[in-house]
Amino acid sequence: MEYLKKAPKTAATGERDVRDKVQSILDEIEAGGDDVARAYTMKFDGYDGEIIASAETRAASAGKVSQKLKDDIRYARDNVRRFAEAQRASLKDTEYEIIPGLIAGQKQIPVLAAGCYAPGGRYSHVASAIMTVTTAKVAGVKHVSACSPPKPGEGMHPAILYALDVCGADTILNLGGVQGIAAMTFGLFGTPRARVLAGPGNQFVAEAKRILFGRVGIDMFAGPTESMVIADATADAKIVAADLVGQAEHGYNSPVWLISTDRTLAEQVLDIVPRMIDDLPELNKENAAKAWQDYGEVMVCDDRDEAVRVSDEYASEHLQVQAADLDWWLASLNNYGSLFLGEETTVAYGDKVSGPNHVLPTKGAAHYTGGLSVGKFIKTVTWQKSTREANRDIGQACARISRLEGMEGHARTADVRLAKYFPTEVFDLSASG
Ligand SMILES: NC(=O)c1ccc[n+]([C@@H]2O[C@H](COP(=O)([O-])OP(=O)(O)OC[C@H]3O[C@@H](n4cnc5c(N)ncnc54)[C@H](O)[C@@H]3O)[C@@H](O)[C@H]2O)c1
Ligand SMILES: [Zn+2]
Repeated sequence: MEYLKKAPKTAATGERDVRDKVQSILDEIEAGGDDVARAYTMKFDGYDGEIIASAETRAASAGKVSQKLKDDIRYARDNVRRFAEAQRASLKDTEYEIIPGLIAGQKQIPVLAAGCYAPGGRYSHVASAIMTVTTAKVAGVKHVSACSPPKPGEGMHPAILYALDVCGADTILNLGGVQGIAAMTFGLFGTPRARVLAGPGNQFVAEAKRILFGRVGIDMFAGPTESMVIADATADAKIVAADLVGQAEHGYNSPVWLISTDRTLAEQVLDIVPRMIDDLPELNKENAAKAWQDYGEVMVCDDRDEAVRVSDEYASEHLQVQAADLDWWLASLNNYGSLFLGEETTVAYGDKVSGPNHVLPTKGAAHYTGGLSVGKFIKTVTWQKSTREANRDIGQACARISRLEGMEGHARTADVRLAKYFPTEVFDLSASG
């Protein structure tokens, strides 16, 4: 593999500073509660209005969004809901007789409360509001809290508020960043404590979730967006370039990577990308130019097997394949958050409307997890029960293993049962028996 362009920075750049800062904000909010969260909202977002959106504020959001956009939001919600329902249906309760009389099962139980984060700093991530809340509701979460950063004097973007509302959020908080995550986790402003946090966000949001993980479940580590395109000689350089530029606009620290098995195509893309970036509106241009300069990479691989190895090592959040033989790629690729096969689909479709969730693992987390799905809001728990007769074998084995481990109390829980159920029988329950 050869780099035609290599990034001077990696996704881990600057992590330590963020961690210290976020930890101290979390500590302060935990100690000081609502007032400190409010103060941070003023400090970071210049907002001092209502934190929990009232019923009137929620209803009023509909009047501030065009009919066409409201239709689009419901269209996206319905697609996300359909796919989430299919996921829910694939999670089955099971019951199995392990040995005669010993029956065990597996059961899916949704968490009682969840917290969803819809980013809103640089862009107004309406789609994140849809992805998180809809999925939590399909999973069966009773209380879904959701938050998004407010704008000075206004509260959160009306389209985000409208989306959170029509997707079924139970509590909506005008809070962003660490203070939003803290409020949902610590149960501030009267909202129930979230047991799972979901949703993407900037490095402060992602770090807050990581620090709190353990006390609360998290969907995954979803930080600054990453995108990779794998392209062969059949790909259209202009479309490949558009897809890279499209995702680089997320932020100055959003990596976009191209792996090509064709040098000519790679060179064409390398040539087109800067021009396409130049042509974007000002804010988008600034983000994309910085992302491309600092994090963009173009790699040429000898063949598609090498492309798979390199791609699997990066484990990109989004992975597009614009190459022949899509079935081969689907069968061969292992590490990605979400895969987009063929030129006819693209990351932006998945980001906004198509259905599979856009909250996805970044920074290599795709090595061990997929993206947000109903399963992230559901605990797969087990249960078991037994007949008295089955105690004969289980009880003896349990007593002996427990004694071998030195756990006499455990052993005696078996002893008392064996004595009760089989009063006339004699068992050798010593570890050496
Ligand atoms: N992985 C995914 O699935 C996915 C999807 C969509 C968006 N994203 C990512 O979400 C992120 C959105 O970021 P954003 O910043 O626009 O919005 P955001 O809502 O994540 O963050 C805004 C908040 O950041 C906090 N903040 C800003 N500066 C701060 C500072 N110096 N110290 C402490 N806190 C500070 C503020 O409280 C503010 O409310 C992007 O990185 C984007 O790539 C990821
Ligand atoms: Zn995107």
